[in-house]
Amino acid sequence: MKLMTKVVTAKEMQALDRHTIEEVGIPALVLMERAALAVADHILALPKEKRHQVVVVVGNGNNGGDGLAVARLLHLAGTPVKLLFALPPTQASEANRIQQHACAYYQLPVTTDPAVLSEATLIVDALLGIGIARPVEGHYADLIDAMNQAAAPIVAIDLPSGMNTDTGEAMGIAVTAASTVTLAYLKVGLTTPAGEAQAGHIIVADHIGIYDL
Ligand SMILES: NC(=O)C1=CN([C@@H]2O[C@H](COP(=O)(O)OP(=O)(O)OC[C@H]3O[C@@H](n4cnc5c(N)ncnc54)[C@H](O)[C@@H]3O)[C@@H](O)[C@H]2O)[C@@H](O)CC1
Ligand SMILES: [K+]
Repeated sequence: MKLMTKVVTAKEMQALDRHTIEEVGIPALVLMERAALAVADHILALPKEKRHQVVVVVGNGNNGGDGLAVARLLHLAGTPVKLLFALPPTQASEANRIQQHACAYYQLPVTTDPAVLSEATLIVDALLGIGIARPVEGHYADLIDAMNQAAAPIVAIDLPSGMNTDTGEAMGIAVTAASTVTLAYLKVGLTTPAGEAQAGHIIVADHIGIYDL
């Protein structure tokens, strides 16, 4: 029997996150760690030559926080990882800053120079997730363009950055991923032709501990 996968909008996913954190009482960092474990497992199952040098592109929200946790887990598994920050690391969500602290403890190399992407054998896209709130412009647009121009394949966390969660359309510009590990449930945008084209192979990490309303 084939089970139907639940498909959610950004608003629905945010309501499920809130319910799990505020009503059930599971701390956001627990969900983040479970999400990161699922993404790291996917990356660690890729051929070894793809993991010679991973570059994680880090935004300032919780998608970036997921990316930082993935970076830590990959580092602890023996994979060389560098962090490419979109913004000065001080301007970040609380969970993101906690993940930054853990990465700093392990002395993961950090840069804000997109030239590091040329060293990558794999790029992890943790720039924007379901929190995308406006068209992508300026430095963020340049970063997405640089990721797409790089030779390395891209693994997107939750959604290819720049994708509208509900339509799959690029909000100006979007990452073209080789694979996307989407968290908890499939997002509506990933089921549209535009979204499928950007996302590549889609994996639903459905065991991160989000509880239904
Ligand atoms: N809340 C939760 O329970 C969980 C959330 N998770 C992750 O958290 C993500 C959502 O996190 P957030 O709500 O922090 O949102 P995001 O991290 O997707 O993005 C929010 C940040 O990006 C900025 N932003 C929005 N649109 C932009 C644009 N066009 N250009 C530049 N900056 C822009 C916002 O100002 C904000 O700082 C999910 O996609 C998922 O990856 C996971 O950690 C699992 C658990
Ligand atoms: K992303």
